[in-house]
Amino acid sequence: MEEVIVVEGGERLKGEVQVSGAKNAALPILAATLLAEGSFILDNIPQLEDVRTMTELLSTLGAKIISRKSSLYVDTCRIISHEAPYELVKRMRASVLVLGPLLARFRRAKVALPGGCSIGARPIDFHLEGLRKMGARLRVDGGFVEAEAPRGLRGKEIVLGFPSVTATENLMMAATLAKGKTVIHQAAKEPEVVALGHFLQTMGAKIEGLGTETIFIEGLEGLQPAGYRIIADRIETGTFLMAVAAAGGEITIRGACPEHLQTVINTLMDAGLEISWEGETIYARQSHPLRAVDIVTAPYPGFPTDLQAQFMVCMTQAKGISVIRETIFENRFQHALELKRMGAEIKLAGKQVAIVRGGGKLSGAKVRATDLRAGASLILAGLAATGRTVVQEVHHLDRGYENIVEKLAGLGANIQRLKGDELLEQAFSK
Ligand SMILES: CC(=O)N[C@H]1[C@@H](OP(=O)(O)OP(=O)(O)OC[C@H]2O[C@@H](n3ccc(=O)[nH]c3=O)[C@H](O)[C@@H]2O)O[C@H](CO)[C@@H](O)[C@@H]1O
Ligand SMILES: C=C(OP(=O)(O)O)C(=O)O
Repeated sequence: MEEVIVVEGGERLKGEVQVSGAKNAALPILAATLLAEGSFILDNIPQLEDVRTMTELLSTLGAKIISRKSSLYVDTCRIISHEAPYELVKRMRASVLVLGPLLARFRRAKVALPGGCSIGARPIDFHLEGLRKMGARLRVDGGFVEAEAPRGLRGKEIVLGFPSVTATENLMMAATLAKGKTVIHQAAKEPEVVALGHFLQTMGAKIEGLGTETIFIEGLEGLQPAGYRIIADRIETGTFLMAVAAAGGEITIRGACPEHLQTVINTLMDAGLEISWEGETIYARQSHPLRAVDIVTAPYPGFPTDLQAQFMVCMTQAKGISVIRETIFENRFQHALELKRMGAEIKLAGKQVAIVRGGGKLSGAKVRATDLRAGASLILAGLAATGRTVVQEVHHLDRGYENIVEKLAGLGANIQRLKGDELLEQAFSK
C-alpha cells in the first residue's frame, strides 16, 4: 500500500536537529572504493535509499559490505563482475559513477545507460567523451555502454562542456590510475567533488586544484584502501533553514558545514531570516515576514539547483515578487504546479523562469512529489499552509533525506508518515 506524508500546517519550528552525511559525497566515495583492493571504513554514511542502491551495486560487483549504524565497512578484495545492471542504474543515476573506477582498475566495464529523468534529459556525453579521450574504446549497445582499455587509460587534457559534478568525479577517479597526467578543465567545484578528491588523496592519489576549475591528477600504478568521514549534507542543512524560513520559529542545526552554504545563507539573510553560526552549528530564527529575493541557480558556489524548489516555497511566504531562474536542469519546476494547487501564485515564463508573488496563504491539499527536492518543497509548503497536506509518492524523499519526518517532528512540526489505508481510517474516524 502506498505511503504518504501528512502535515498539519501552522506549527512554528523550535528545537535542535542533526544533519546527516551528504548523499552526493557518499555515492562517489563508495564508487571510489573500487579503485583499490582491500578494506575501507566510511563514517557518517547517511541511511538512504540511494546509499542502499550503491551498496547493492557494489555487492553485485563482488564487494563485501557490512553496515554498522552510520558506518560502512567495504571490502573490495574479490571484485568478480564489471557490469552495472539496468535494474540498479534506473533506480539511481549515480550508479554511473562506477564506470570510471571499473575501467581504470579492471580495464573494462559495462554500465547501463541511465536515460533521462523527471528533472531533465541528463545525458552522460561528457563522461564518455572524457574516457574516450583517455584511450577507452566505448560502444553503446542494447542500452549499455561497454568500455575497455586493454592497455590501460592514459592521462590527457580534458575540457568539460559544463562543470558537471558526476562527470568531473568519474574522470577524476579514472585518472588516478591512468598513465601520466590528466588535466580536467572547467571542472566542478562542488564541496562533494572536493570531498571525493580528499578521499582519493587519503588513498594515495596525486591530485591538485580541488575546488578550482582546473584539476590536475598524476596517475599512479595503484592506490591503497583508506578510511573517511563523509561531509555534512549541505542540501539537507539548507532544507532545514528553508523550513524555518517558511514556517517561522527558531532552530539550531548541528553537525553542519556553514562554509558550504555561504550563497544560500546570504540569500536567506537578504530575505530576512536571522542566521548565525559557530563551528558546525547554525542558528536560524524567523520572526518577521520574509522579503522577496530573486535567485539564479548555478554551479557551486552559486545557488544550488537542489535547493531551488524549497526556496520557491519560502518565496510564496515573502512580501513582494521573486524571480527564480533555473539554469542547471531544463525541467525542474514540477513542484510549482503542485504548489499552485495549494494556492501559491506562481507564473512560469518558459521552462526556466518562475515568478512568485508572495504573501498569500497556502492551504493544505493532496499533492504529489515528482522528484526528491520537489518532495521536500511540498513538505515545507505543508508546514506553512493552513490545514492538512498529504504528500504522495514519498519514495522520492527516501532517496535523499534520512528520517526527515522524525527530524521535523523533533522540531515541533505536526507531521507523520502513514500508509494510504491508515489515512483513510483516520479520515473516517474523525
Ligand atoms: C549524485 C549527484 O551528485 N547528483 C548531483 C549532480 O548531478 P549530475 O552530476 O548528474 O549533474 P551535472 O552537474 O552533471 O549536470 C549539470 C548539467 O550538465 C548537463 N550534462 C551533464 C553531464 C553530461 O555528460 N552532459 C550534460 O549535458 C546536465 O544535463 C545538466 O543540465 O549535480 C547536480 C547539479 O549540481 C545536482 O543537482 C545533483 O544532485
Ligand atoms: C538531483 C538529485 O540527485 P540525483 O543526481 O541523484 O538525481 C538531487 O539530489 O537533488
